[in-house]
Amino acid sequence: MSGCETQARRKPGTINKQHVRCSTADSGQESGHYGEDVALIKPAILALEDGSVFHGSAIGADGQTSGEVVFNTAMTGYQEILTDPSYTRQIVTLTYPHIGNTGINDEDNESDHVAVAGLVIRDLPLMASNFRSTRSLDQYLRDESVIGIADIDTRRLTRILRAKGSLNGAILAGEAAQGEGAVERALEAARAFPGLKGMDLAKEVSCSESFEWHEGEWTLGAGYADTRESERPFHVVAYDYGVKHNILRMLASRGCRLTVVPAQTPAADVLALNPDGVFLSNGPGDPEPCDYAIEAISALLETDTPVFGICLGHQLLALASGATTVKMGHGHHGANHPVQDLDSGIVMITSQNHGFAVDEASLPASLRATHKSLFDGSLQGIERTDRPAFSFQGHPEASPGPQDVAPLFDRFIDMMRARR
Ligand SMILES: NC(=O)CC[C@H](N)C(=O)O
Repeated sequence: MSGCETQARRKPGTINKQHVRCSTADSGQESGHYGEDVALIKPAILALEDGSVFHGSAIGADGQTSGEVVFNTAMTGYQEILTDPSYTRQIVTLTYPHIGNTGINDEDNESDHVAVAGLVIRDLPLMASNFRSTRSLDQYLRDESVIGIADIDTRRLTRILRAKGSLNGAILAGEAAQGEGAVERALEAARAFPGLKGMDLAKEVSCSESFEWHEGEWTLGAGYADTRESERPFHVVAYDYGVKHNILRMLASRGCRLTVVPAQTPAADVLALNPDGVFLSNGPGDPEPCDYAIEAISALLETDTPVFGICLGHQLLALASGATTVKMGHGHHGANHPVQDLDSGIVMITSQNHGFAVDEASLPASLRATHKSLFDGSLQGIERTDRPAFSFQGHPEASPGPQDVAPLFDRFIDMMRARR
């Protein structure tokens, strides 16, 4: 072997040497140097409610966290995943083995803070490199007080979650993972997490006051567009159930002036703003207990206001129309999920992040299935037959992920134009 490679050489309790190994095939000798970010590697434990236990190294903050453990198969976009509010109370396992290679930048966040309850990865590369990077993933997790675990067999973990469905779990990191009884404490914390079923989190993560949104999409060199000077013919009121910023940016770039309102805003207050359309955002938790949202959406659907929902917003549109939702096994979390448009037959590669789904068998006459997952046949899109309202289960804003479904934003714009 020749050349250089960055290697993590870590064992809990040893010094974390940022070791750039350069060796030649013949000598087998290594010369290395240690980076500045030398820190003591601390142990961490991940426990699942089924009794599975993983021992690894702590990354990010020390302490204890619990939540529903899910796996995401996207190969890129860890920063967008970490800051996606839909992951609130979830411990996210990334199946791609190297996470952190490109560091953290100031531009790719999907909300103001890390939303995940914890992070599980195979390997934290000790050297981050990207022209936009301003800090390392480890530093970012510490700055945001997020607990994580690295150096575990994420393939084994993923196989457990795939077979049994998402499981409640807990991570103990640093001192918490040391000493007598640490494994028992981790198992206890995993089993104490009540599970996401029945948990209304949208109102918890939503903004507390309404605000205007002007930021448009990002381009290389120019950064984010300021849409204030451009023509914005449509006023959209966006319900914030935990909205991802790129959804707002894509609407802004398509000529929408956006008023973002708290999750519990009554329909009458929204209608008083005279919107051309109402957007229902993604968000965390179970859609079923969000009665305030279901009630408001039902009232909006009594008018002819165009409505577009994404993910949690899709589930809430379905519930407000009389359908029901179910908890999935391991859900869909990734960036390469094939979804078929049932009208055109076209298959799109989509970004996904959901653990609940609309039960297709429950669709009333006023709802029509428009899209389905080619992974498991589950419902991916619906539209009202009697109103200008439609929704999508996956993520057309593709953050991260492929942009095949972006035309759904244009469909919403067309609906608002048609209503004029
Ligand atoms: N991304 C989302 O909006 C997720 C919706 C919902 N919390 C689910 O897990 O199904």
